[in-house]
Amino acid sequence: MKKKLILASQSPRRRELLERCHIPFDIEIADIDETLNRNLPLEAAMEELAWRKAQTVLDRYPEAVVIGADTIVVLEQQVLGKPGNSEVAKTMLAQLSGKTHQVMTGVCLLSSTQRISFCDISDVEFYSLEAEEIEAYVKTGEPLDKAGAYGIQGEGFFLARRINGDFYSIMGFPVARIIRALKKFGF
Ligand SMILES: Cc1cn([C@H]2C[C@H](O)[C@@H](COP(=O)(O)OP(=O)(O)OP(=O)(O)O)O2)c(=O)[nH]c1=O
Repeated sequence: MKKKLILASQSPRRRELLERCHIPFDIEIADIDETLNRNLPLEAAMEELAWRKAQTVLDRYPEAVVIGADTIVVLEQQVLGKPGNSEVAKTMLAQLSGKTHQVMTGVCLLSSTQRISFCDISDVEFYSLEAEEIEAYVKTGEPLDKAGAYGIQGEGFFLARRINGDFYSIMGFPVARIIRALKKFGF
């Protein structure tokens, strides 16, 4: 019998992208401390955080296959998470202006017998941004709950000059890679 699939995420973007895959799934939120393990290299720390999200939910549903994920923006070694308020959002966008940063999405697919983890990385180059542009964009409210203070899939589309990587990974869910990994769990 096929196992039940659970997405361990409260992110509406992740839910929408997984919904496109025609595989039934449930959502269970892993309410954990999202601090990165600084003793690990960043990519490994992203995998470890995704694993902690997945493991928290697997503990509750040991028969399931659980997907955990986490996304950060990295600018010149500095990790930018969710800004949380408008002032921090403006500062982050000013930092990203005119530069290339990385978007890292850690993913973990986990069952009681199997684990597949990876960290998917994209490069995103931003146009130089005027203070007024930043101000207007932050006013939309979109940056607040997004790593690096922007959503490439939303009103933030005008910020990026070039991307090198998986667009959906920048949105927080490298869906094609995840589908391929899910096949190894029998989906
Ligand atoms: C860079 C970027 C990030 N994001 C989002 C993806 C993630 O939802 C969010 C980073 O926060 P995360 O902590 O990865 O995820 P989350 O808190 O939304 O959900 P959960 O932890 O329950 O899985 O930033 C975009 O939507 N678009 C973008 O272009």
